[in-house]
Amino acid sequence: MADRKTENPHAIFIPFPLQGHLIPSVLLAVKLASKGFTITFVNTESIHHSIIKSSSQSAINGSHHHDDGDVFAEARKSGLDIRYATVSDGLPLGFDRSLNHDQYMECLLHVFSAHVDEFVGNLVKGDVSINCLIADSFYVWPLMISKKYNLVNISFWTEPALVLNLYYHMDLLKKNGHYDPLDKHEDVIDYIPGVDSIKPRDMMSYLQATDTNTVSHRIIHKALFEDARSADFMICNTIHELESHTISTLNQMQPFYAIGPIFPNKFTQKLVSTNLWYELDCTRWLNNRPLRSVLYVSFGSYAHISKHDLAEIAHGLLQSGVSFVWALRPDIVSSNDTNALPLGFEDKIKDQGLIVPWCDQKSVLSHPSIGGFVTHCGWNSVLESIWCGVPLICFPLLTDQFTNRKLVVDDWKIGINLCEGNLVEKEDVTKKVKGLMIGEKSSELRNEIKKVKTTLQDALALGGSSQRNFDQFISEVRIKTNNMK
Ligand SMILES: O=c1ccn([C@@H]2O[C@H](COP(=O)(O)OP(=O)(O)O[C@H]3O[C@H](CO)[C@@H](O)[C@H](O)[C@H]3O)[C@@H](O)[C@H]2O)c(=O)[nH]1
Repeated sequence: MADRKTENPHAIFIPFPLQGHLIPSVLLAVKLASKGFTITFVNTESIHHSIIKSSSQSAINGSHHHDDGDVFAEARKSGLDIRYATVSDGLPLGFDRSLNHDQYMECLLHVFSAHVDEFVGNLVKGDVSINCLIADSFYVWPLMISKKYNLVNISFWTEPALVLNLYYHMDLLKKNGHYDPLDKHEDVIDYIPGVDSIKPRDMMSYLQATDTNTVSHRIIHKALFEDARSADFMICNTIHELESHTISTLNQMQPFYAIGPIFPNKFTQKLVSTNLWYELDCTRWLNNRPLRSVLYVSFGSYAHISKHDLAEIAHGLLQSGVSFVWALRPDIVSSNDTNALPLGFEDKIKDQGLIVPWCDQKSVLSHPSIGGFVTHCGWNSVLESIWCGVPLICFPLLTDQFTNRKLVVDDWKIGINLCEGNLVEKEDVTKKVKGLMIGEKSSELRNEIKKVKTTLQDALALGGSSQRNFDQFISEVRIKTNNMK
């Protein structure tokens, strides 16, 4: 009889080297390993370095730490077969990837594939059990690499299905004058299969841009319009019931599995370090605040905002008198200007607000004192806020965040806009914050979010859609890898 181990798929898992992609990737890797997959998880050296740096800082302050630099060591001790490796993204470790974003992306577009190719080549030479590649859908090389090394090609999509579906139809959008022409049409888009209708301003920033000759556009075209659709399987961090029409359409193109929300459970919570910044504990500060009295503010890990907007938001918060915790990355404006808050702001807020560079967002959102979330609408933040029943105030900045805002505010009615036009003004901020935290709107939104939260819980429960899709995905992969022998 064959060794059971050899029947289990062995996947090389390569997440996109950004925080918002890394977190769900690690959780998915753990989820797959707990179903018997062997996973070789691969971080770029740069990401690895940031994780080790931030977790050793936490260790100095009492939290746990990985002495050997293997972020999956704890997970392995618990019995999961997750191996860990690093690969160069092509740039020196000290290179400022936040400041030189486009150069970084150029490197991911043109150079990284050569490093991945060499790395995967060496790995499969030494281990014949490797039979799958799981790569983020934003990569331009999975088709090439999976063909070359005869691996099942699994694409991981970390945004809503709606967003993927719009990228898949860039040709139709172009034909209808909604993408790329100089004078773009403003009329509603109602011709995309699987999308009832969407306004041009609710599409992803890349599809709204007038300059389409940028590195981000080239990545998106190659990765999403060309490469991802030929993956053997597409797995997505969404929930069937929230996007059933879009998902059914996508399923006609390729096997598509909605398995979200991908969240840690009690067991996996602190098993693997994923923080790229040093995390500060807000619990003590929050413990002293009344129920639902505190607003949480964060714009995620990737987007930048202008100094003007930052100042308007800061003054708007101050004027509202509402308590807040603000997770404010040092590079939020630019890593060249790490003290971007208005002069004296931190003195003025006294104990009204707590500003930290990074926090444990899930534990902050689930604290009873939190009553609202000012967010850039990153998809992970949206899912986490729903899970914790916290209504949102939306301030999308780029990429899928505009489309996610539409889902949150217009479709699901679980949030409001921070500003109606493009300009953010402090009076607006004050009004919206007060409206959400103390106004009538609050209980309406809270009731709606409860319903969406139930949808998420049901999907993850035994027999729920995400559970079933995950199990089906696993059995399809098993069939495919066993047939390859
Ligand atoms: O202080 C903080 C701030 C954030 N987080 C976590 O970091 C993640 C942030 O993810 P997300 O809300 O999706 O925002 P981004 O980091 O901006 O994510 C990028 O990736 C997402 C998934 O592809 C996209 O939806 C976003 O638009 C894109 O900017 C979440 O899990 C948060 O819990 C923390 O733990 N502490």
